Amino acid sequence: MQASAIECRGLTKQYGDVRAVNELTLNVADGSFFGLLGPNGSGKTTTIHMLSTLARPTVGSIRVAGYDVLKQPVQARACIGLVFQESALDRSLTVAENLHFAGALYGLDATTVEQRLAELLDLFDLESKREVRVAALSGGMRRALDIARGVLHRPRVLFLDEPTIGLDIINRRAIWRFISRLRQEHGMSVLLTTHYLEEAEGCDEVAFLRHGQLIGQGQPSDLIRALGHYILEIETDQPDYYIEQLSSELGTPVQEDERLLFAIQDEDFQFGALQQRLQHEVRALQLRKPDLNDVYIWRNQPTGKGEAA
Ligand SMILES: Nc1ncnc2c1ncn2[C@@H]1O[C@H](COP(=O)(O)OP(=O)(O)OP(=O)(O)O)[C@@H](O)[C@H]1O
Repeated sequence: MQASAIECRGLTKQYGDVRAVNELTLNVADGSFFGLLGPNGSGKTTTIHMLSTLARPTVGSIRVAGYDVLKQPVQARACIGLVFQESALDRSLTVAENLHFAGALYGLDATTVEQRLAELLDLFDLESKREVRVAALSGGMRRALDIARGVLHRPRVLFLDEPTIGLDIINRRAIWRFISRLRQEHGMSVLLTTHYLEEAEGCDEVAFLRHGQLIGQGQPSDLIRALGHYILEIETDQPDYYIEQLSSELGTPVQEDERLLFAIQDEDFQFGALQQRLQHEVRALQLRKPDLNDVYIWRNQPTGKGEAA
């Protein structure tokens, strides 16, 4: 049987009084696309740092591509690609020089680097930038190059910490096409953190972290289905009144200032009747399908459904 791409048990990281990661156990199947999601400060980056050999856990065990990260860090590291929020590129070197430099660090021969460089320049439409210094590239081009650098040695497991942050939709899509191609061609496993949850909807599996702990895990479509058939959104300047009026009928909503979100379980929910009742009283009323953003919002409620999962 093929080893899991990533397996960790009881992973904990303590920074002084702060427990950044708390007894985390995860299993990422080989070849899968896995999303680690959670609010700022929930422990995603610390987890990735430990899984990728960059930080030592206070307690816990980790295997990546079958290697024990604590006992065989060199072998594990050779199977890992890293793309972090902070760029790993040298801004004073050109595009080609950066990749050749990284290729030398990975022990790749110049012909292989040249081939991969040509492929990347073509894919991202960067042929004209080959001899341009990184400092002169746009943010999107730099990000693409960062990812290209992270996968130059065709790692078995790629860690992507917020890879598309700050990029426009065209560059985000180009980066996802590239990653998807690498997954198809090389069977690469990917562990992603992102705040763009529509990107995580394409994951095979997602896990939600909160205060360093796992608070839920599953396939995005299952998690969305489990939340409800619809989301009813009400905007009103009297949220407390409508919570009291509607909760017995519709369940407890999530409140975001003057917006209330109800997860509706009933597939045959009679929206027309509610609309007639409320349309002249509230500012806005909308019934829509739930998505992963809703799952995320519910999971991060202090007493939401997420606590139970
Ligand atoms: N080197 C460190 N020293 C002390 N505390 C740290 C250190 N690194 C992280 N922390 C703390 O650990 C917790 C988790 O931080 P981490 O960066 O892992 O969260 P995150 O989920 O990646 O956040 P973000 O989404 O903002 O990137 C936070 O409370 C943070 O302040």
